[in-house]
Amino acid sequence: MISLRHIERAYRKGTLNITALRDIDLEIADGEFLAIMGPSGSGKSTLLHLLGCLDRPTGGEYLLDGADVTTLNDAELSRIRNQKIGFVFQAFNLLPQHSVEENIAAPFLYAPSNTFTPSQTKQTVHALAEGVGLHQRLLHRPTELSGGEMQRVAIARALVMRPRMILADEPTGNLDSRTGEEIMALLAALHQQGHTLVVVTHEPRIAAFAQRVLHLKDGAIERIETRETPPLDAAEPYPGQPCSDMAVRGTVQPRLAFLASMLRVATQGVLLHKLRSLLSVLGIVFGVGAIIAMLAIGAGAKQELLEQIALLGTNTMTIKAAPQLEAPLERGAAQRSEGLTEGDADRLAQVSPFIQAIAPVRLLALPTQYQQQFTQADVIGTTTPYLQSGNLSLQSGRFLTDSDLAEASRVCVIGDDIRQALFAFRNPVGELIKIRNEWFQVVGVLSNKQFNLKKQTSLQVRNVNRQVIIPLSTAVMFIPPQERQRIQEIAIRVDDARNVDAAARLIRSALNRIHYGAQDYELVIPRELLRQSQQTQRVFNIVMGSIAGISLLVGGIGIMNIMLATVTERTREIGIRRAIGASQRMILLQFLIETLTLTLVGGVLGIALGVGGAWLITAFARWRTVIAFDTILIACGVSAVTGLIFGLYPASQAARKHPIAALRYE
Ligand SMILES: Nc1ncnc2c1ncn2[C@@H]1O[C@H](COP(=O)(O)OP(=O)(O)OP(=O)(O)O)[C@@H](O)[C@H]1O
Repeated sequence: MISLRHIERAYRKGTLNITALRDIDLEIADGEFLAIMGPSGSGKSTLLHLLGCLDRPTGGEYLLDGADVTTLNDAELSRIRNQKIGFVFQAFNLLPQHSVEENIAAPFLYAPSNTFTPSQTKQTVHALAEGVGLHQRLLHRPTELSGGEMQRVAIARALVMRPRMILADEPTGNLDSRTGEEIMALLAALHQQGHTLVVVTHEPRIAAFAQRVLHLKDGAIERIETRETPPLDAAEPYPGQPCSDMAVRGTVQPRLAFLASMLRVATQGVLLHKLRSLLSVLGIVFGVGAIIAMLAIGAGAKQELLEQIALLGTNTMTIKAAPQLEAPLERGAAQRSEGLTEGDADRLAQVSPFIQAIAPVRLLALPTQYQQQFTQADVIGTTTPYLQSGNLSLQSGRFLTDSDLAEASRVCVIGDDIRQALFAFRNPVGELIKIRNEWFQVVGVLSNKQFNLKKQTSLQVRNVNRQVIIPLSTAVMFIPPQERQRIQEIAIRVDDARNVDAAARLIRSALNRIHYGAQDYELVIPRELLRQSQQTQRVFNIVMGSIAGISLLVGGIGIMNIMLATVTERTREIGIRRAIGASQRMILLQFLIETLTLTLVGGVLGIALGVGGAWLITAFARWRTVIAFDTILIACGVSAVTGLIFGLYPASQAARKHPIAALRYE
């Protein structure tokens, strides 16, 4: 079964070359019981580790079931350790955070998926625990067991995958002589049931059980003693059967059970060190919190703006009279330009085929009065098309007509707030109100449009509800003669939202011509405002994003630091897992899962912080915030990516640990 030819194992320490094993030629038959003896430092453990595929020889050939083990990769060697070999160590090497049951079942985590069903696994574990006399202690932790009991658990674990070979390194070394004898009786029973048994020992009493005793000296075979039949009878029945042959090559995919177990280990780790975990994820918490708050504020602002744009209409635009610029060149042009006038509106109506409605607007803030009620109103002098170009609708009565304009009638259409302020529950249509000192008849009431103060300031939208609309021709009575030419705005509605840009280009070039290039007007396009506000938003996002980025970076480094410490702390555990069949990839995965769990915990706390922060911002600063589902997804994604980035290095450090060095780590 096993054939070693000219095996050599040398270690390099600086310039020093230590040869732990030299020219070892050895055949071990199936079902044999071999003891390895020799003085301290003679290479016994090194030979056992080579036999157990925990280490590779630096020279020679190792044939296991005919296959040359020295050519196999890490995954293949791990699979051999998992399936063909069971280890029993002097220091027991149980996983401290797991129960007896979980310790015995641990090798299943690293086995190919089709080896056993969960119920078979449970059955096997329970039968083995009973076989070694520990069925009452299945839920206990290793720390709650005696040395002898721990070694029994280790033996049950070594047998769980039904390996053909059991390798024991001074299995009774840490036990008193009576317990040691019980353990040896257990091992002898295994041998009698057909297992190949190789035991490293100092004690001739233990070696006496073996069929052959290999004596090592200075790394070489000194002699091999062959014995008669072993003197001790098997004491206890062993429930399992030696496993059948398996293919040596091929890798094992991590199974669901493995992932679930690793997740449990990770969660246990987080819960065990609550404060440490919390402190290490603080950076992630603040980073994710900042991202959530940033996205919530951005989404809130955008939603608010979109609502305003919907109020204004996506196919409307406004030309506003702008204060004249002071640059000398501009001033020349400005002197020739008449500013924004009624004539501009007439000319623009002709130049752009896309314009559906166009209305000049004169703005006046005047007091209005109905009987004993007074209120300040935005009085607007305009023309009939304003109903369309101002995106308005009526709740009662009618809008201004062409004859109102032609006759400069004293009629008005009022907004809903004005209606409430002056008329409360009465019907205003037909009633007379006083604007400054002139009487006007109310002919219509505009539909209410939801406005709040903040919306007005961000887009400078006038509150429709506070308007009193009168004919443009009538409005001149409130204006001194020298200013009657000028108007403040032209409200335009384009036939289709898709034509807004084309119309804007035509309007600009026409106005530039009419105004001799003077920039005494401003074209306000609601759709463009969205673009502009997104630019402002971008600056805000850069600031918040930088805060989030720095927090995540610091948080990530914090987590990496903790994970590096954890890896060092758990070096021994890594060695144990490697011995029972974990490949490098699986160790890598385990520590990545642990880091991910930690960062996701940070992510969840960060989400809570972000949501709470957004709520506070809305409550105190009155900014609208919106937390969308994708915001939460982004936050989870960010914390997971941070975990992956910063967890990869500690995890690869863990995976790179040499199994022997890890097992020997104190
Ligand atoms: N990682 C290593 N680096 C350098 N030298 C090593 C290493 N591991 C083992 N050695 C050396 O190899 C030799 C054999 O060591 P090994 O542990 O196999 O001896 P042993 O017979 O099992 O001893 P003991 O009975 O004390 O456990 C020793 O001289 C030891 O110092």
